[in-house]
Amino acid sequence: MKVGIIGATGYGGLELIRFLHQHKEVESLQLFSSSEAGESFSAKYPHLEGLYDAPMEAIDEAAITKLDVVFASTPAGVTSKLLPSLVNKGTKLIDLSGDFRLQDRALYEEWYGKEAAPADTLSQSVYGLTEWNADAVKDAALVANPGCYPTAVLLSLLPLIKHRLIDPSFLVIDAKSGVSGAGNKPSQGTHFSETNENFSIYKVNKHQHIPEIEQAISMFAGADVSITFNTHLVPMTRGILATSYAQVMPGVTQAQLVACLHETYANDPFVRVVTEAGAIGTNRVKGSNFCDVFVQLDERTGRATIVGVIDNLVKGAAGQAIQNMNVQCGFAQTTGLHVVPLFI
Ligand SMILES: NC(=O)C1=CN([C@@H]2O[C@H](COP(=O)(O)OP(=O)(O)OC[C@H]3O[C@@H](n4cnc5c(N)ncnc54)[C@H](OP(=O)(O)O)[C@@H]3O)[C@@H](O)[C@H]2O)C=CC1
Ligand SMILES: CC(=O)N[C@@H](CCC(=O)OP(=O)(O)O)C(=O)O
Repeated sequence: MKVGIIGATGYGGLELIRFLHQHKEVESLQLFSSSEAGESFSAKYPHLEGLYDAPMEAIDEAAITKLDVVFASTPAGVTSKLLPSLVNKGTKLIDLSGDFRLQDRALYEEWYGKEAAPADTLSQSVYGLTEWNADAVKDAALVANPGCYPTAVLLSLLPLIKHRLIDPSFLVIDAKSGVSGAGNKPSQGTHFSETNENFSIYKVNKHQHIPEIEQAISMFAGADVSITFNTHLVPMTRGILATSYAQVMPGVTQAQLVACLHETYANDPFVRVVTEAGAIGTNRVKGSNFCDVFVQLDERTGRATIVGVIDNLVKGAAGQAIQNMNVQCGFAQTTGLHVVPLFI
């Protein structure tokens, strides 16, 4: 299979290369760049010397449509312009940005502050939360890969909302991310001297993933919700830990909550239900496509603490994108994604 990556020089692109390099169905990998076409990829990233020395190519419609699968890992606002003319030309497209996730164009424009993708292309995009939407992903010409935070939040919350074990009307979600979530472009907010030994909240009540999480809860669990969702930057490179708080429905027990998670994900290779609080943390999923989920009922308050943990660059981006490619192409979901977490 011939595969291409647009935005290969970014963090998402680098992670796509790491996994696709050892994917047994991928025979070639073409790397496209908007700013460094003609430059050797390994000249930019010397750790890939001897592996990806060829020059990067300019983003070109004719070259892209010769490929079987193309991943776009570019900032918001790029693929809404780039991909519409490429859809349904025979190349399977997987977009890692937020441009095709929100079906409501007005919501995208409000939360991203950019012009939304054309409605006819948007309506063809399939939201690629693989564990919840594999049937639709299988036939998709364009997959909108979920945001990193929504992946951790939704995989942990959706089963409990869908099975009416928690009250969705008052969801409070507190999420933390490593700095690689902000991509490889340096900025004041990600400067070493300002992130090291610092722990900060950002985009308070204004994060662009709020409407994405609300849309998915409505789509997969049938509940219309208004969530409180906040994000924090942690001085580490990889990982997201999202903690949600919700009132359980009357009479619901800890055993029922845990059983619901186990039953939902019994056949999903990448979601692991953790039952010990001490066993949940970002280093247990680092570098891997796992999402660990955990729930603990506080009998005193009747509220549950629900946790989802991922590596933002893998299950939150490149790994889930490849999982979606595997579904689109009819391969086992785990193909090319069998890696052991780094842990230390
Ligand atoms: N980092 C993360 O944890 C996650 C990121 N995402 C999303 O995935 C996408 C990629 O993220 P990430 O890799 O971190 O971002 P980076 O900033 O690291 O990389 C983005 C790449 O996009 C390319 N690019 C920039 N501007 C343009 C343009 N105008 N036209 C075409 N290409 C452009 C650049 O490559 P070049 O100059 O070579 O073209 C750049 O290297 C983003 O939309 C992000 O929000 C989603 C989930 C998690
Ligand atoms: C730490 C950090 O800055 N993380 C980014 C996550 C980016 C992302 O996944 O955003 P998209 O929806 O545009 O794909 C953020 O909070 O905006």
